[in-house]
Amino acid sequence: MAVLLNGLRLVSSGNLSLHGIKSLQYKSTRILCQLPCKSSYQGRPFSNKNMTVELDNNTGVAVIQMKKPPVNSLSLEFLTEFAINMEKLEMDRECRGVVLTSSNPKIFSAGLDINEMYGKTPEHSGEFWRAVQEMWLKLYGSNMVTIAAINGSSPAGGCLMALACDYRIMADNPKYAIGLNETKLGIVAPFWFKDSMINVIGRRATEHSLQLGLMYSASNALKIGLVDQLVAQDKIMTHALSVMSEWLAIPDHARQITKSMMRKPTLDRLLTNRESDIQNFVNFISKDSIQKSLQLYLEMLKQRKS
Ligand SMILES: CC/C=C\C/C=C\C/C=C\CCC/C=C/C(=O)SCCNC(=O)CCNC(=O)[C@H](O)C(C)(C)COP(=O)(O)OP(=O)(O)OC[C@H]1O[C@@H](n2cnc3c(N)ncnc32)[C@H](O)[C@@H]1OP(=O)(O)O
Repeated sequence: MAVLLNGLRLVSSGNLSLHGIKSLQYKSTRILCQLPCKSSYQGRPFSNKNMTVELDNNTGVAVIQMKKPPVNSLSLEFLTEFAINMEKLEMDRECRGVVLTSSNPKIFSAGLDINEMYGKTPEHSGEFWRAVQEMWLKLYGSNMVTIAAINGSSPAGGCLMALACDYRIMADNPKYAIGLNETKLGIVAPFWFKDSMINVIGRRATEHSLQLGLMYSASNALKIGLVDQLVAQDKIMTHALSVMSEWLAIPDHARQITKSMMRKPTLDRLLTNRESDIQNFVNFISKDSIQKSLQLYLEMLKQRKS
């Protein structure tokens, strides 16, 4: 009822998983546009090593453009930087939406950096997995509207990032593929990867997809609902911003409470099993047979080039 009254908009602050639906507060969207910038990065891009973040003060929309050569693989450093950026945007009262995309015209993200899982100590593996969890918790639990502009291929962890968003727009190119292909590497998608996919495409399609480690072409991804729309490559950002404006037309508090209601059980499942999930990962990835599979997969990737 109070929405937009006297320029006031009711919003929920913080992260869904951290603050639930109780921390509601008022902010003035009308007045904020006229105020000088308060934080150090509003209205201009700030560049980190692995991504650029640009927040448009007028629209309240930030674009995170991943730019880690060659294929946006999700290393410990990348994931840490991503979580910090999401946290900053989440805390910024002027930011209401995030578009996630890639500066690489062919690859959205190659998924987890396999080098972080091969030949590493258990301590490193545990730290890495905690960072993977954190990336997902920040994205899946975000109060902001999150849209993935998938402008290239997006296997495994890259697909997970897209699944964690509210809406997925993929470039209409038959060469691009998306999916959770873990079993093809001889590894297993953890329960929260599986849950993220079930929540988007349903149980039967997820089981089929996960057992076979299927990668879907853009058009097949659309058919099973893994992505919501296909758009010409050169229109993807314009389209993502236009979809974003539709989502932002919904009063924040109503949308955020609804999002929390839908996502909380899935978030809570990881939050309550976080340490055992890390231990499972470390035990699993340390097995000789799994290390061998990863070694062969890395060699196969290198050989494909020659
Ligand atoms: C009981 C058990 C119960 C529960 C389980 C418990 C725990 C769970 C355990 C494990 C879960 C792990 C979950 C894993 C998730 C992942 O994300 S794994 C990563 C999967 N990713 C892939 O399979 C993608 C592989 N890459 C590609 O298919 C292609 O590279 C590409 C389509 C992305 C790009 O193709 P091209 O443009 O042709 O580029 P190249 O293939 O030439 O690659 C360039 C360069 O990049 C290197 N590279 C590619 N992908 C990765 C990667 N993911 N990590 C690291 N490096 C990568 C590639 O080797 C090339 O390197 P150079 O040869 O240039 O050195």
